[in-house]
Amino acid sequence: MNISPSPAATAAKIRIDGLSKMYGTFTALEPTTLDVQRGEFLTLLGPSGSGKTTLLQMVSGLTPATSGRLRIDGGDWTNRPVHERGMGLVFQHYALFPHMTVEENVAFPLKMRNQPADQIRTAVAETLAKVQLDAFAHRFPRELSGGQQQRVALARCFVFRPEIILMDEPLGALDKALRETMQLEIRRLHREFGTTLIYVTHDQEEALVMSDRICVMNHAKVEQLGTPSQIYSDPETIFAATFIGHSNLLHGTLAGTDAEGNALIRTAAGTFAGRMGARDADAAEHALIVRPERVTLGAATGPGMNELRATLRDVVYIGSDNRLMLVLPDGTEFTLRLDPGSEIGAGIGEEVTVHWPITAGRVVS
Ligand SMILES: Nc1ncnc2c1ncn2[C@@H]1O[C@H](COP(=O)(O)OP(=O)(O)OP(=O)(O)O)[C@@H](O)[C@H]1O
Repeated sequence: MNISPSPAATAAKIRIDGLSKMYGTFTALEPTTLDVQRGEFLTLLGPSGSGKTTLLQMVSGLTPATSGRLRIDGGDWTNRPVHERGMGLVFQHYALFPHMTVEENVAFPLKMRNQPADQIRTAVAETLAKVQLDAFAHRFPRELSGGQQQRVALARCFVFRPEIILMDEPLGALDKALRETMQLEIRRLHREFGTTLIYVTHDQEEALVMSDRICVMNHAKVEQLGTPSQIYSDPETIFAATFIGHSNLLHGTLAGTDAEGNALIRTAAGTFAGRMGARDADAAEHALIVRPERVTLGAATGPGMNELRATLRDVVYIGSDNRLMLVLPDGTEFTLRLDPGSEIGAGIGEEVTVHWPITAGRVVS
């Protein structure tokens, strides 16, 4: 029996195939290849200038690519004009029409598509209800708060049921509390409509909360592509480890492998073992990465562990997430999570021993 899924079921919705962008001799995006699956929420995450917007704009058609192809549903869309792509676009500045009411703004994409008036009325009412703006249908944008205006922008995008939506920092202008509410709202709308969505942000928490997969970008290229938990627990590069969540980094040089095939790294604080990251073989700089919650106070209790001695510098009580801050002789900081109620057995300035499983660490470059 053939149990392999049909090609149609596995084919990517969007195939970015070697797309690159040069401005003169400046590389805004190195040749980049990645697939976005149908119905997926993919986030481009990276610091300012890493090429996120450039990649998104090439998918939208607003910026022509220097090289590579864009394929949608298997067809070549590289040179297709923006207005023929039918994608929903939402940017940081809502760009609502100021002279139109909320209802008219949301109806606009449907009017452009010559839909019958009664269908437009129904679709607008339904979509406004989904973003909880039904009571504001007759207001003008200037009579709304920033969050409400951004909701109108979302409604105006989702109302015409685009198969692909591109969002570039859509919550960038909102305060933290409102951002968090809107993050959940966008996720909900994405699920309800089953849209394929590419989202740009430089905010790692936002990316972790919202995405099916995250594409971590730095210096005009993709550093790592994976689910939030893959990227958090198995960062492939030092950049990915430090950009997402808190990491302990022990810098050093590669010193071969142990009997189990784990990478050994020689650091100022001793030699440690960790799983070998994917991309580190030839790099100049290496580090063992271990997340604070994988480290335990006390001496190693069995084989397969790394052990470290360091000076206790501070104890930070922040509710459920109490932290011990340590410092190594070479000044490297090292943090671990302290279980509630556990005894430290040492004062500030005294030495403590900590340990973590070899499998919890990863040697990357
Ligand atoms: N029209 C242009 N001409 C020249 N350089 C450009 C142009 N547009 C973008 N760049 C450069 O390309 C690089 C990537 O820009 P891009 O806007 O993609 O970054 P980003 O990751 O989206 O950053 P941000 O989070 O700040 O928006 C930047 O160094 C930027 O200065």
